[in-house]
Amino acid sequence: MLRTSLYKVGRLVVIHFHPGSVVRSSRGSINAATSHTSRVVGFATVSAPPSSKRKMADKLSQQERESLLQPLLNSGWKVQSNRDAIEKEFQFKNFNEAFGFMTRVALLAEKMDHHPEWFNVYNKLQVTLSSHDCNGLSKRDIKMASFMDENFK
Ligand SMILES: C[C@H](O)[C@H](O)[C@H]1CNC2=NC(N)=NC(=O)C2=N1
Repeated sequence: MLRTSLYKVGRLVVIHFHPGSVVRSSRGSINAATSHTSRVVGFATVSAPPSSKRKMADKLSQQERESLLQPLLNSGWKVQSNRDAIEKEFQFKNFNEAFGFMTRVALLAEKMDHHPEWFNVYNKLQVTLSSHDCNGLSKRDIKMASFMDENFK
């Protein structure tokens, strides 16, 4: 007998086993749940708002460059010489740490419908941020760069 229910808690997808449920694991073993148990089995997809609702990004003004961009330049981001874009290289302990970081950034990128240009080899990640919409830096790049800095450890 299999009595399970699937529900969401925020973005977590949870499977709930009712007592007596027969659970077959990926390794082939079979267990009967003796009490109500729950397991997180996945994450709900984060999707971007419909593109019809998307506003064009505005290029940062001179004043915004001084107040919003300068702190990022002080923390290792560099403006590219040939393009209104910023870049930074992150180094991690190993590939797993790098890819975990990229996964967290990817979830934000999908939510914002704003995607980094990046290149990863093993534990190194080179990131370039710019807004294609306005062909330059916008507040979206500031938000993404700040998120990356806050999540980098
Ligand atoms: C159609 C879609 O909304 C656009 O192409 C989005 C996707 N991701 C994006 N990412 C970046 N960095 N800039 C954009 O202008 C952009 N636009």
